[in-house]
Amino acid sequence: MADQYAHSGEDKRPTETPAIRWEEPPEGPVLVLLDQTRLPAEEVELVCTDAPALVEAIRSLAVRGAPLLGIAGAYGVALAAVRGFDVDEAAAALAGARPTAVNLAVGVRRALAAYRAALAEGGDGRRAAEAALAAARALHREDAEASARMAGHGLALLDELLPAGGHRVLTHCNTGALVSGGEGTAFAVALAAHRAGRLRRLWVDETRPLLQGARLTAYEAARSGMAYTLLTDNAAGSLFAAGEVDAVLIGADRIAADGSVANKVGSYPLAVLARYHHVPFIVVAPVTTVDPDTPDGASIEVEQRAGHEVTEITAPQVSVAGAGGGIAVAPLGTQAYNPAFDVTPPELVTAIVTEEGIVSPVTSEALAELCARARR
Ligand SMILES: CSC[C@@H](O)[C@@H](O)C(=O)COP(=O)(O)O
Repeated sequence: MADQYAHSGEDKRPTETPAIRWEEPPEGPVLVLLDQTRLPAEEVELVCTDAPALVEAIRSLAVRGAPLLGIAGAYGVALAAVRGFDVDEAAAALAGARPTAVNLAVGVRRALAAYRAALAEGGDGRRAAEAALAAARALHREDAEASARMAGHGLALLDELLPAGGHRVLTHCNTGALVSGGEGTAFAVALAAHRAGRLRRLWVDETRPLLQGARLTAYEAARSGMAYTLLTDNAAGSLFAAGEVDAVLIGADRIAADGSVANKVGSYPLAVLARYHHVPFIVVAPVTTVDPDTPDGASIEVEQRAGHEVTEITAPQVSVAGAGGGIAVAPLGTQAYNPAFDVTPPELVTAIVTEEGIVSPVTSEALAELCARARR
């Protein structure tokens, strides 16, 4: 297939502005986020001084992606604690801001547990706030480490499953440094392959309706200098049929105990296509995304989002007109079906790559074993 749509350039860091950082200016501690709703047009930072501002940033997808939501949730609890707000109330609001990515609740719980433990040990509010912040910082650091390990395991798996000569990988949504303390999940594997000279092309699904692929993954791919090509989600079938996809690499928002994978809507159809075309479908996620308390795919709550995300175009460069703030592309009053995620059953998943190792085939026993290993 012709390469005229490819972007290729020098090798740079995937993002120069970190997706999240804690700062302590004289006016008081703040959480600074790179506003992902404005990318790729402009790099604008959002400064959160309290939990409600962070909840809004989470709902609007200014901050998004499972691992980053966990880190943000933990910092949000710390922010409420250091600024003297009601920590339990902040934790409940943060954990409930979006339902599908389990990492959000996990991050919130971790900082809250540290806060409560410090109080239970007789510490004052300041000491407890420091404990919550230390927990958030530890999670942030651990996510960066997990990211590097997933990249290593994922690249080894690609090399094992695919013939030598350069991998052509299809990805969906955005899973790079914008969602992580490190270089991400699925995208980090593609980046490792690129750096090793073994990525022939990254196929980037645009990822309707909010275009995380077109706006964010293409932005990260361009910065890394890898060869990439953007396609509409519904072009994936013809790409498989043309024999142009060697593997699918995606992230996950929640992996149920039976190995069902919830990820950005459009992942499940890719898994079906991959199976039909005998292409490996690989999920890359940290162990914190595996939720032993959710037994199966049917038990995963899939976030339903506002219809105007489908009935209007809301890309940052587009000026406003419609009821949701975008330009209408459907008749006014059109109802929309807009689930943010779908669920892929374990039998369609070739492998789940985590920082603790690879699960393949995907069974509940193998996943439980992996989680137990991670706890030791
Ligand atoms: C490593 S990120 C994995 C998932 O969180 C990602 O693929 C995804 O679906 C993100 O959805 P989003 O709605 O943009 O938060």
